[in-house]
Amino acid sequence: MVVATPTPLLRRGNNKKKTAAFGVPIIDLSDDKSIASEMIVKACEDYGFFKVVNHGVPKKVIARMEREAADFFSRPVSEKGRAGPAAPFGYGSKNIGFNGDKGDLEYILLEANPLSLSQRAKNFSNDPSTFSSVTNDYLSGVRKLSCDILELVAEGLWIEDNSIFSKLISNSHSDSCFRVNHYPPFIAPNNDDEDELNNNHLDLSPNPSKSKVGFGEHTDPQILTILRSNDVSGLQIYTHDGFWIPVPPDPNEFFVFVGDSFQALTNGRFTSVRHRVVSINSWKSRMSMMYFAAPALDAWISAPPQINNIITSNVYRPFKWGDFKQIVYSLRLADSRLDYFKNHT
Ligand SMILES: C=C1C[C@]23C[C@@]1(O)CC[C@H]2[C@@]12CC[C@H](O)[C@@](C)(C(=O)O1)[C@H]2[C@@H]3C(=O)O
Ligand SMILES: O=C(O)CCC(=O)C(=O)O
Ligand SMILES: [Fe+2]
Repeated sequence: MVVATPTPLLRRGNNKKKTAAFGVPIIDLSDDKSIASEMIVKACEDYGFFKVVNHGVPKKVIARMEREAADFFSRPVSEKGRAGPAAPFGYGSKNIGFNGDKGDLEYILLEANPLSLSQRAKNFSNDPSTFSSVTNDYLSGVRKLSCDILELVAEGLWIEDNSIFSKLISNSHSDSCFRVNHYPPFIAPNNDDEDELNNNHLDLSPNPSKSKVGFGEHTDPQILTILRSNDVSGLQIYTHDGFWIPVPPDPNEFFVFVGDSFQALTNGRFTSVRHRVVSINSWKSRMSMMYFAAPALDAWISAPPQINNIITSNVYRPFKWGDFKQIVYSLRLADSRLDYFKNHT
């Protein structure tokens, strides 16, 4: 069954108004396949974002990964610094990418393949073999979850070969990566009386006196992102009708984001979801773990013919993931990179 959690809705540019109620679509993977596949397609079309329950990733695997990451972030700055700077992999703090983007966070960014993990593990733990095996177990779990979701999408789109998308990321040369973000606590200075009178607690605009931008707005370039966070809020998504909405955290479940490459693979039928992290009043730090499911560098991203009916033309020209990634890294976080691959009509 698909249910929805009510959340306040805030429109960009006029964040002070509480205007409607919104629910993040929730997909139950234990549901009948045909129901789940139809619901996932709808969620991808309407929001490019949803939550999955009964996802099949063991709680123990998630908890162990969280412990390894929390243990790393709790170390002295001088020690963590030895695992950085992130270029793009390694430990990073405040700087995101290479083009001047900044955020109030520290993070680990890793390639999601066992060989690269085993080479880097010594930078992240005094017990590198445990760090590698815990991370590999977590990544196997979320990779399998991503494949399950991509197969359901193919079924929901009535594509005969249901592995058409999943094989792109299960390929042994897949360029998927793994990121753990750690946002320090943020305590806003006392709200003034006027705010109290206006009942303005839901103002989510990144106002430096009330909130801090942890991770600026962007879309993820890959196919799918699988996010798990602790119970500290901060994630917001941007809806098609122009609202930034807060996503209530849920440490037991996963959130799924449609990335730019999935937008291209579906000829724009799905759109990648813009999102950001804004820290608002918490004594506790937020920790989030993201698996970015990507194809191999030399894989072609091109919508299969089954996506289009006869009269629909191709919105994007085919591109290799590696070429797209080069453009991604030459641009800023908030830029719309797919525009560079649009067909001109
Ligand atoms: C500013 C940047 C950081 C980023 C690469 C980029 O040039 C633009 C996209 C950014 C992003 C967002 C999603 C993921 O967190 C990420 C790893 C990715 O693939 O694209 C980051 C990149 C990064 O931090 O290296
Ligand atoms: O930390 C989060 O909750 C989201 C971070 C994010 O969007 C990213 O790392 O790409
Ligand atoms: Fe993201």
